[in-house]
Amino acid sequence: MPSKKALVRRPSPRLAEGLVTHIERERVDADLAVEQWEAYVTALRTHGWETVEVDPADDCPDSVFVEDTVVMYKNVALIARPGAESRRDETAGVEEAVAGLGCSVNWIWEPGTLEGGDVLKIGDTVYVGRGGRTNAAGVQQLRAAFEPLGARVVAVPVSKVLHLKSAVTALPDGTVIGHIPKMDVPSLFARFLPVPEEAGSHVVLLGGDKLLIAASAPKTAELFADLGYEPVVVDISEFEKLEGCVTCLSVRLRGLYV
Ligand SMILES: NC(=O)NCCC[C@H](N)C(=O)O
Repeated sequence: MPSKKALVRRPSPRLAEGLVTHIERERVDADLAVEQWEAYVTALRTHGWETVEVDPADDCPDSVFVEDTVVMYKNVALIARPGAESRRDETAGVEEAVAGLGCSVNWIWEPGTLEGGDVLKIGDTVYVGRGGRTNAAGVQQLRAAFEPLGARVVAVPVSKVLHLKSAVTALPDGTVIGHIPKMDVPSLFARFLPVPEEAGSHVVLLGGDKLLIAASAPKTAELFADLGYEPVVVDISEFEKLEGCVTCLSVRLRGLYV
């Protein structure tokens, strides 16, 4: 049976020092962030995901955004090489965790940079954002790693947001959802549904019709409910202040048979 495991990583005590690139810095309430992270983990568990905690990286302010450190395709864990130098020490603990779960491990190497937030998988199509954190060499290395396994890698220019998945994710039927003002090339996606809020462009597929979505996207949650989905709402305000979103707080391992 395919696994329903998800990697998560407890916020660093230095979370408030996390990077901000496209937004103004706001004060982060570290205690509230921990409460919100715990509620996020509970939401995953309540919907059948076994969460696996990667060892904390207390010296890395952005380590809670575990999605950026690894990209899963089938049973292969491609360890990222973050474009943000301050995030490079985050990958060692993640590599240990995925190896311990029985994944085959591969790596993005210098001069490549790639962050998991730039990678959106829809079936065997793997969209990769070429933007501030993922460079051309990173895109090439992603192709070299996953195309032999059956993936079709599609590169997407990203300039208005931090990562590709800051602007687009997908519904369970593969429809891409996104907030057009934040997208460089909306026409790249064949089946596309625009959403009214930036935070509404991020969903985590929990299984069946359930979509994890941020409390900051109430109109989009309503739109999805009207389309027959069941939004599961979490408040992640403290992570949003650091350009995080619901996708970046976990990595679902769906291709492992364990
Ligand atoms: N995948 C994501 O959306 N990651 C968010 C990372 C936020 C963090 N403050 C950063 O700038 O790297």
